[in-house]
Amino acid sequence: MPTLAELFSLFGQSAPPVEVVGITHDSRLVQPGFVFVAIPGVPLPSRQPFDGHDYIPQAIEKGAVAVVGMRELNLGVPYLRVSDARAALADLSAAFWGYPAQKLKLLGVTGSKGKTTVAVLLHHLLQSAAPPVGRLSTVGVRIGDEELFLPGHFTTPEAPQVQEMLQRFVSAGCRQAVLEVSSHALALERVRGLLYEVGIFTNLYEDHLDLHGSMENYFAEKKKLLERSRFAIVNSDNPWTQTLAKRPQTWTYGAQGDWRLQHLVESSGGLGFEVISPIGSFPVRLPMVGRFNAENALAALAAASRMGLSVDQLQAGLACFPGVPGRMQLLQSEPFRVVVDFAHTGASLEAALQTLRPTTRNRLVVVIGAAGNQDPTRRTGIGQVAGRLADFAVFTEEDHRTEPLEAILQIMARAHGDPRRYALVPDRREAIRYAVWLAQPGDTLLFSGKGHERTLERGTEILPWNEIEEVRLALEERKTKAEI
Ligand SMILES: CC(=O)N[C@H]1[C@@H](OP(=O)(O)OP(=O)(O)OC[C@H]2O[C@@H](n3ccc(=O)[nH]c3=O)[C@H](O)[C@@H]2O)O[C@H](CO)[C@@H](O)[C@@H]1O[C@H](C)C(=O)N[C@@H](C)C(=O)N[C@H](CCC(=O)O)C(=O)O
Repeated sequence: MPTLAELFSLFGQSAPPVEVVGITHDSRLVQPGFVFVAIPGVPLPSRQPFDGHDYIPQAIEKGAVAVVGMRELNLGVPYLRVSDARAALADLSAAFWGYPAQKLKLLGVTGSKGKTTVAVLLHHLLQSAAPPVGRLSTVGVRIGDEELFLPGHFTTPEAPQVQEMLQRFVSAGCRQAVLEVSSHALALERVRGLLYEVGIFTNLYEDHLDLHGSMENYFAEKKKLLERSRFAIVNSDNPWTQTLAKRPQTWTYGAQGDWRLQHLVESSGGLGFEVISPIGSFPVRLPMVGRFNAENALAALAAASRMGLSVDQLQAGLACFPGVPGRMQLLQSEPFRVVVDFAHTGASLEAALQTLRPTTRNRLVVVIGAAGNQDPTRRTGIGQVAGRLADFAVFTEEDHRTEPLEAILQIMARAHGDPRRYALVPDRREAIRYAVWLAQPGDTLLFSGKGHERTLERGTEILPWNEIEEVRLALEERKTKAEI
C-alpha cells in the first residue's frame, strides 16, 4: 500500500509517510487510515447536490488520515488543495491500487442502448476463449466465473471502485476486462486515465440531458471513449455514431457496416443469421430473444475478433451464451418458453410483449407487479398493457414498500379490465409457481420487473431476492412432481 507521502507527491506536495488504507469520496465510507476526497455535487434540475466539503469534519472524526478538497482550508490532518477533486479522486485511486489498468487490456462499451448486452456478450466470448476475464457492468461485476454485486445501482461506479475492481481482476489472473462505460462516468471522471484496446460506441439517443444539457455535449462525452481507444467499433446505422465511421482504426457494424448480417431467422429458441465481416462470412446461432440483439452480437463479435478470437471460437461462444442476467433472459425454450426481464413500466412491458409475441406458438403469460412509493400511473400503464398484449396476467408484489399491496393489485386489475384473463397472487414466490404450473406446451412465460435485482422490498423489510433462481426452482419443482 502506498504512503500518504507517495500519494501527495503526485501533486507535488509533501506529507508524512503514514500508511493509507483506502481512498473515498464519501464520508460515510471512511475508515481509520483513509484519505477523504471532498467533491462538490453536480447540480441537477431534479436534486439539490451535497457538497463533500461539508462532510470533512465527519470524515476526520471517522479516522481520515488526510483530506483532499478544492477550498482553502486549515485542518488538523494533512490537506491537499486541488482544482478538480473528481480528477484527483481518480488519479489517487489509480495510484493507490497500483495502476491495475496497465496490466490489463481493456475493452470499453458505451452508447445509449445495448451497451449492457454488448458488454456481457463480449465478456462471455472472451471468457469462453481465454479465461479469466473481468467485467464491470450494470448487471454486476464478473471476475472470470465469479459474480459480485457492488452497492448502488451504477453502470460505472466511482473511480475508487473502478480501480479496486481492476485490481481484483489483475489479482485473479485476468489479462483482459470489459467495462460498460456510461456518459456519467466519462463526464464525472470515474474512468479517468483508462486507455482501451477496443472501444465500442453502440448508438446515441436522447437521454441524460439533465446532466449533459444538450445532445452535442452528451455525444462529446461518449466520444471520449473512442478517443482513448486504440481501435474503435461503431454502429453505422445511428446518425450520431455513423459520423465516426471514417476514423482510422475503426470497424463499423450495421446494415452497411464492415460487420453486417443476412438471413436472420428468429424462433422461440433464439436467433440464427449469417455474419458478413472482414474475417469472412459464417453462420451463427444465438440463444437470445429479440431481433435487435443480432446487431448487439455483431458489435461483440467484431470486438472479440479484434482481440484474436477465431471464427470457430466466435461461433461456439455465441451458441452457448447464457443471456444477459435479467434482461430478456431465456431460461428454457421447450416445452414452454421462460423469459426473465426487467421491464417494469407500461412502455417497457409493451416492448417486451411485442418482442415475444411473434415467436410464441400458444399463450403469452406475464407475471408482473408495480412498485410502491413511486409514480402511481405505472400501475395503470402495466395493467392496461398486460390486458391488451398478454393472454393471461398474474399480478403480484414488486417492491410495494410501505404502500398497501392489495390496493396496488386492484389498480392493475381494474386497468386490465378482464377478470377471466388475470389472477392476483400477492406473494411473488407463489405467483411464479402459479404461472409455472399454469404453463402449457408452446406458451411463453414472461417474469417481468425484477430482472437482475437482488432485493424485494416488502413493507419496511428488504428481503434478498433472485428472480432467476426462484423461477428455476419452480421449474425444477414442476419437473420433479411431474416425474413422480
Ligand atoms: C449525476 C450523478 O451521476 N451524480 C452522482 C454524483 O452525485 P453528486 O456529485 O451530485 O454527489 P452528491 O450526492 O451531491 O454528493 C456530493 C459529495 O458529497 C459526498 N457526501 C454526501 C453525503 C454524505 O453524507 N457524505 C458525503 O461524503 C458524496 O459522496 C459526494 O462525493 O456523485 C455521487 C457520489 O459518487 C453519485 O452517487 C451520484 O450518482 C447519482 C446517485 C446517480 O444516480 N447517478 C446515476 C444517474 C448514474 O451515475 N448513472 C450512470 C448512467 C446510467 C446509464 O447509463 O443509464 C451510471 O454510470 O450508473
